Amino acid sequence: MSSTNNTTKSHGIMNGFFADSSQKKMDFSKESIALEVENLQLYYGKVHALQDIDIKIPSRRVTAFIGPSGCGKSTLLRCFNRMNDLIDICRIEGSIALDGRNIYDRNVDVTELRRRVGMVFQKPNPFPKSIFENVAYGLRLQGVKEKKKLAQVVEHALRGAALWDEVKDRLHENAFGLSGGQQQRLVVARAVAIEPEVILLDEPCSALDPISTAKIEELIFNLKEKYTIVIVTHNMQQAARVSDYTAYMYLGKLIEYMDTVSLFTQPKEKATEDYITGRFG
Ligand SMILES: Nc1ncnc2c1ncn2[C@@H]1O[C@H](COP(=O)(O)OP(=O)(O)OP(=O)(O)O)[C@@H](O)[C@H]1O
Repeated sequence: MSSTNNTTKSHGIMNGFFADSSQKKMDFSKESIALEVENLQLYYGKVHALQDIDIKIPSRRVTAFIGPSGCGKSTLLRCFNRMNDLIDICRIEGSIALDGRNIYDRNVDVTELRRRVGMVFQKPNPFPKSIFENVAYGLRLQGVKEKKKLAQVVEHALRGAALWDEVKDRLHENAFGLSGGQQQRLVVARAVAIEPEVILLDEPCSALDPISTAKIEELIFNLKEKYTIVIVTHNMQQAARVSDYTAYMYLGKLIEYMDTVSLFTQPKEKATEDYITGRFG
């Protein structure tokens, strides 16, 4: 995928997004919104790690979070499926609505939330099980026992993760025998198998070689037909290649958020421009 092609592609995807791109205002009238963050504040103890975050994440699009190390990208990503709940010193104020309902309401079932909002981490983390059982894992947890159904879902998920052809003859071998790039696609298949609405990707390619990275990027592009994708990446070229919208964060604040082409070609904020042109720091 060349960036030139992607520029064209992204303009097509965002048809109608900006009536006038010079306005650089977020007009979501043509998008449906999967996640809406309002006045989010996050504290790790006394450290105010996310400040005044307001952001809408459109459905079935790829949204990238970029920014220097420690700016809060992963922290914000982890808010979307309440992974930060696992950190004792973490405190959150504000709201995040998934399909209009605040995921931080007291009576929200966090297990169900994490089924709807899946997550893939930096390092591939398959379970010490067969390829088949890795993908079937979530379904078995849901009580699905029927062999035919499991086999169907596993095949469908592996196809969806662009891995089926490479593993169809070794489904019962241990997943640790796969390459790093294959393991990462397996983890995506595991996430996809339980039919989430949103998939969070936290630097999914940082441990991969360029060929595996290209495969994951192609996969991300295809996944957005069905899923809302939010990706944290250190790699600006990757954000430019795969995402429809990009948010630039700095020191816990959302500095700028717009369609990816505009952010990389006509940033409004000097801080964004300095970062994307490599003048940061
Ligand atoms: N579990 C934690 N406990 C305390 N502070 C934390 C914790 N996790 C992150 N932080 C702090 O919150 C801030 C944001 O961290 P975060 O990991 O979200 O940034 P990031 O932009 O994803 O960084 P990187 O690109 O290096 O992964 C940092 O100052 C970090 O030290």
